[in-house]
Amino acid sequence: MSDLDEIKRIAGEENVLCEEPLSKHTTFHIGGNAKIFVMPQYIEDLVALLDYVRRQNLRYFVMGNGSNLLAYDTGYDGIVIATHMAGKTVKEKADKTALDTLQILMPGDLNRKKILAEEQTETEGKTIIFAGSGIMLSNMAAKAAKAGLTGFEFAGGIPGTLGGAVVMNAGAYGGEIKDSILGAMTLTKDGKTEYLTKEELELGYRSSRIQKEERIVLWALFAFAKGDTQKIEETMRDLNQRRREKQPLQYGSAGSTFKRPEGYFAGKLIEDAGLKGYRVGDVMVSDKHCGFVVNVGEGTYDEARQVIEHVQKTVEEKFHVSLELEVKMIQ
Ligand SMILES: NC(=O)C1=CN([C@@H]2O[C@H](COP(=O)(O)OP(=O)(O)OC[C@H]3O[C@@H](n4cnc5c(N)ncnc54)[C@H](OP(=O)(O)O)[C@@H]3O)[C@@H](O)[C@H]2O)C=CC1
Ligand SMILES: C=C(O[C@H]1[C@H](O)[C@@H](CO)O[C@H](OP(=O)(O)OP(=O)(O)OC[C@H]2O[C@@H](n3ccc(=O)[nH]c3=O)[C@H](O)[C@@H]2O)[C@@H]1NC(C)=O)C(=O)O
Repeated sequence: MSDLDEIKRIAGEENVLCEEPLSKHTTFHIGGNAKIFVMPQYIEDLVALLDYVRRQNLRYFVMGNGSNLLAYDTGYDGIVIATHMAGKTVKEKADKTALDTLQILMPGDLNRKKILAEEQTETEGKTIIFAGSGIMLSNMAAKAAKAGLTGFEFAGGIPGTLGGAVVMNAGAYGGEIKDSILGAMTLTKDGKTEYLTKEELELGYRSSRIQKEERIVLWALFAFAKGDTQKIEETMRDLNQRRREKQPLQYGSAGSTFKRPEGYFAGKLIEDAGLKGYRVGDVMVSDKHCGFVVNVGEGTYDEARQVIEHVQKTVEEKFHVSLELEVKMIQ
């Protein structure tokens, strides 16, 4: 049996695409074809796929919704495994858990005891959410709001998956994953599943132990306090409005291109360096928010790289501050 056949057997033939353009799966809308592009629907299938590609020594890359990624124009000569569900509705199966699963476990819920070994001060009286790594943050935030749970409002407008968000401790508008996560089930590089508590995850500004140890997030647990659905939804609407006003959401991008350098804001430094609107081909520094490098048409990896390098060099020369990339490369 060929690798492709085996991958189809594990993930389901309908979830495997060949020569799939990565520009269709990244919010930057840049990137050539992935030789094989797989969208597993269940946590168990993701684990089985990773086990197979690792045992066979195949080149692979795991991604979420592609909201923080820049792919080469030449694409990816290997297997891209995407945990986002691309709007598909996953059939319930008795022996499998959908990658976009979400369970709300109120205090007193019998299923809660199966998941939490014991209540801790941070869980007592709170509602627990069990969520698969493939769920979109917007979906999880909407469900938490509907259940009257507060603490996830900040994530409603972030276009990523939960897995991607845990890996980089996603944050916006004063909130971050670290505030409400209890822990995450991870798959280690040698294929073992291991639950890491919040402390063990070592969540920092846009960083975690997951990245350093190249683990994969399978699911995560969160604890939220009760709030008022109306107020929560109002806060989410307000944050989305602020996002629309300040960020260039009409164009393809990977969100903030650079991390916040200590003591500075990347967008302000770039603007002060006179780089607002700096353009190579169809890629430019947004004139709405200079922290975003945007694709205004048929932008390419090469153009994006030239813009990024020019920005880094100019800001370094003018202000002696080095801008570290927040965006990751598919490589
Ligand atoms: N605050 C904001 O407004 C915005 C924030 N973002 C951030 O970017 C994040 C990107 O999420 P998403 O689009 O889903 O991710 P991406 O598809 O962009 O993947 C980014 C990287 O995350 C890692 N990753 C993704 N899923 C998993 C997983 N289940 N387990 C382990 N590693 C994983 C991979 O890193 P590796 O190469 O190490 O395997 C991958 O290269 C968002 O959640 C958010 O944090 C993005 C846009 C706006
Ligand atoms: C978009 C992302 O996250 C965003 C998140 O949405 C927003 C909102 O909370 O705060 C961060 O942006 P940011 O650091 O650019 O924050 P902003 O509040 O937009 O701007 C900071 C400051 O810079 C100034 N600013 C911004 C852009 C610009 O062109 N010029 C300028 O002077 C703003 O006026 C503000 O005083 C996150 N980025 C990082 C790298 O921390 C992402 O991670 O991809």
